[in-house]
Amino acid sequence: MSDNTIIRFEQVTKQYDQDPAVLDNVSFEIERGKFYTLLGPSGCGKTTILRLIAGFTEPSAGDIYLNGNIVNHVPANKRQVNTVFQDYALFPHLNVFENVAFGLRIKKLKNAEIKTKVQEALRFVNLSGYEEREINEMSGGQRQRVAIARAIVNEPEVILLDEPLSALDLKLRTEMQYELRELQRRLGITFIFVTHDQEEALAMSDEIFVINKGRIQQSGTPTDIYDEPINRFVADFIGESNIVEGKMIEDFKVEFANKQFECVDKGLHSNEPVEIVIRPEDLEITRPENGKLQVRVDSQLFRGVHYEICCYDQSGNEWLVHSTKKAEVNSEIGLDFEPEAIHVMRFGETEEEFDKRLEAYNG
Ligand SMILES: Nc1ncnc2c1ncn2[C@@H]1O[C@H](COP(=O)(O)OP(=O)(O)OP(=O)(O)O)[C@@H](O)[C@H]1O
Repeated sequence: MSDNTIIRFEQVTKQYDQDPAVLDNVSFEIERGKFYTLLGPSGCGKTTILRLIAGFTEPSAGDIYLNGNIVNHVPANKRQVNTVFQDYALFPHLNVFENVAFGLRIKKLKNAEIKTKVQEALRFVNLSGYEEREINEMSGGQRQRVAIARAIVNEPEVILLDEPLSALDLKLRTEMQYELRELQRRLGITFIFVTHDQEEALAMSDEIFVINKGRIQQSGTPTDIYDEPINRFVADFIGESNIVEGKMIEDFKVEFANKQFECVDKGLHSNEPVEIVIRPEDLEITRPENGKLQVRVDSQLFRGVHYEICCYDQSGNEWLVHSTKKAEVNSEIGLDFEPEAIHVMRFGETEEEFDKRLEAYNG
């Protein structure tokens, strides 16, 4: 554990009643001052991780460390952690100032101190001058900022954000993504942000934990995870992917679509069945004779920044291509790609095999 570690989960399992475990033997470390995102589909256990960190629930097995101390049974109000909830949980009958001041009043701080702290928090979220406003006179984005001010006014070491942008429309959501990221940098506090939106996770995070069925599938920087997805789930969940079946021929050589290709992967067995992932933007349209793969164009959609072209090769594999070039529907084209664009993954791996590989991957 490095000195910079603020939260550590050691083999944490969470089970409700007799149900299957919601979190299954989860271990990770969170460093001070970074922006983390927990990303995964609905029901995968993201909120449960936040609740365990906040102290709203206790682990069934394993240990949770905060600043090096086990906090499994430490109540929420004794942890230096604040949560911003999805619906903000603001008090509609109190004005902006009193909403932000709420926790400080419970702590029985003096009025003058409360005033200074609330004003500073409101300044941080660009809401100076809104002190007297009622909550129902604030827009969605402004309410969001009040909720954040209410969290930061307590000067926590960690702020937990549970899908805080999900109620906002797309434009405001994008604006708030920038704002939140910027705010985290200025404050230097650890943010742990929950979302099921992969674009949001890629745009905002220093580190992403991709979660599925109560297990962390992969953790890393947005580029690590986008460029080197560790398994099919991650490849499919993060960005769009072409995933086809193939087999390894030898180190640096793989076969799919009845052809052999140079790749950058090694260490798999000869003839081992594999899955190949190639991102749509890594495929380049060429003349058929210049392409590594020959495909027929099935359909094409204009997406503003690129065309989304759907093609099939002769083995029946579907290939999605993102290209600024247009293609003729029903025409034959070539697809070119670099060896680095081919990501080779083991096929039909058991959970134990995956765990071993994950351990090796995480060093
Ligand atoms: N108090 C509870 N009692 C029983 N089961 C629960 C309880 N809280 C959560 N669960 C179950 O635990 C699983 C994980 O829930 P969790 O809220 O952590 O998922 P999530 O990834 O945050 O999902 P979402 O994105 O939909 O909020 C779900 O199957 C949920 O039904």
